[in-house]
Amino acid sequence: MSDVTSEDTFDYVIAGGGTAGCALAARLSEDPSVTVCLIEAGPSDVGDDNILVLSEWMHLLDSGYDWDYPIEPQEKGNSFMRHARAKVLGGCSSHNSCIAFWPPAEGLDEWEAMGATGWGARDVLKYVTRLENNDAPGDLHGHSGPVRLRDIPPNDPCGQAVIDAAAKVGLPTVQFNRGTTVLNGAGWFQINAGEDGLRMSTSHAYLHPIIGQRPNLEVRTGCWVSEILIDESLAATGVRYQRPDLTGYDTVSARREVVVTAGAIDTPKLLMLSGIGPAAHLREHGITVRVDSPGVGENLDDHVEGLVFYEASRPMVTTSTQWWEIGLFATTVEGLDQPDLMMHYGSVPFDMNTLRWGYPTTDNGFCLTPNVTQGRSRGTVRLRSRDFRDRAKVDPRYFTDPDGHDEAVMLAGIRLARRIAEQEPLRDWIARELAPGPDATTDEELLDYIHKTHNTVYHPAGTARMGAVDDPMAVLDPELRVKGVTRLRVVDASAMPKLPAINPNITVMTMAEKCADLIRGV
Ligand SMILES: Cc1cc2nc3c(=O)[nH]c(=O)nc-3n(C[C@H](O)[C@H](O)[C@H](O)COP(=O)(O)OP(=O)(O)OC[C@H]3O[C@@H](n4cnc5c(N)ncnc54)[C@H](O)[C@@H]3O)c2cc1C
Repeated sequence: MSDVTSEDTFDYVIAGGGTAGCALAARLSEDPSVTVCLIEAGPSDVGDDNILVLSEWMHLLDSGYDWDYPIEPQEKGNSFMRHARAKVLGGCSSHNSCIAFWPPAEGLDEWEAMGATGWGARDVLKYVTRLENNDAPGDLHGHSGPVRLRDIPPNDPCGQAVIDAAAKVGLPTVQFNRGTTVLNGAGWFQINAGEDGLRMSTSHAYLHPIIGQRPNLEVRTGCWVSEILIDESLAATGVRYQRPDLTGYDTVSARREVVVTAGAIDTPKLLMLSGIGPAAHLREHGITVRVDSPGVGENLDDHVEGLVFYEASRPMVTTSTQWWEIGLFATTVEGLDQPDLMMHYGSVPFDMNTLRWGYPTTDNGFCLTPNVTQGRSRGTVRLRSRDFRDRAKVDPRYFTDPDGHDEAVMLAGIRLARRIAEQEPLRDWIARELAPGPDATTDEELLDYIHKTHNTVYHPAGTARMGAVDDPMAVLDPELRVKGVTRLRVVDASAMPKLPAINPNITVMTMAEKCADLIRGV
């Protein structure tokens, strides 16, 4: 059975029906003369309220919709931590919390300075207005794109107390996505979700309106891509995938291009399985080297996240848009043009990483979760074996940057959270600090706590980064083409040169929008 194959051909084959993949498939298939096949390993989300109802998103962690990647043992980090990655049409935009940020202009200009020509703010921000239908008024925003963005209504009194307390320690109240990067400030997020509470994933926003309507677009779900097919002239010709019923493999051919959109962990894995990656590592697994590309699987960038967890003295809210409605940004040193510290406020108990160490918990609590927005530690994604079914080895190497920058920012974050908690009106909401707990005060005690219990904001990126053509560690050129192979591109979080200092989902959508124009040559 396993050798039975069928063959079919499209102009474009897109491997990975996630955040970038769905947006790209929708844009490319706008031209009725072009055929597109989008291939996703997970199921469809059409009509599935488990996925679409945003307030339920936390149920999706560690569920059947989650690839749920373990990480390698960490020298200075939490080895129990797991990387949630959605396995469903829409990818992580189908199971994330839909916090919606414009990419900071300064971060895009930094990408350009790192060699990603054409990716500066001047060239990229127009794509955000193209994709959004923002309820914030004015010309700055798009109002007719597929993705609804709106301000979260301020309905959580404890959340309001967080914002008011933050203002007392130098974080003024702000609205996000209003044209300037917030360096120091706190406010209610914008979310990409409709007023009906349904998420505006790229599947829901871009694909649902056209699925079954465009004869030139085929969406295949339940199809796990095992390899990119590359011919002897080093041109990508299609992909091979495992059939949904596991009876064998099919191939699908691309007349024009294959675009890999499998995300920051699976894109480098798929490139390496297809012979594109660090030569010695590929040989170690018996894979024929097609392109020795040392940057594949390097440069793993993430937002590492700590926790200050409180038992509330009053009843917390029982309904919410998505339970993580407020953000706080700060600079911990002078002279930055982007914040180096962010915190989320969660109106829920969050004991996922503390319970195993004996920290107390509650069913009526809230938390402030500082994260390092411009971390300097970098990790790797490597193959466990040549079998596509084996999970990649994900080694984020948290807190290993040589100058201790990431630890310093995290310590500043824990201390800033505590200062905010001491201010009225938030102080009145607190019965006690559950974690790290009042006894942990010195750098040493707090670092020990952080190393054991940190989480991630789930933003891995940079593992097949774009950069200058002559940069040997850049896997992609600035047009997202895989160097050393023709007719092959990547667009997803792996292509980022560096993770922006905000939640990056809208940035990934923006990249897909620009990729569509690069492919169409407009
Ligand atoms: C729990 C969680 C919460 C988050 N919250 C937010 C938030 O509130 N705001 C925000 O801005 N960002 C958030 N993020 C981050 C953001 O969602 C991601 O950065 C972004 O969605 C990544 O998009 P992508 O296209 O790179 O990958 P993905 O969206 O992960 O897409 C990859 C797709 O490829 C598929 N795939 C993988 N391998 C294969 C294969 N071999 N064959 C076929 N298909 C394959 C996957 O199943 C998936 O559908 C969150 C992420 C997570 C996990």
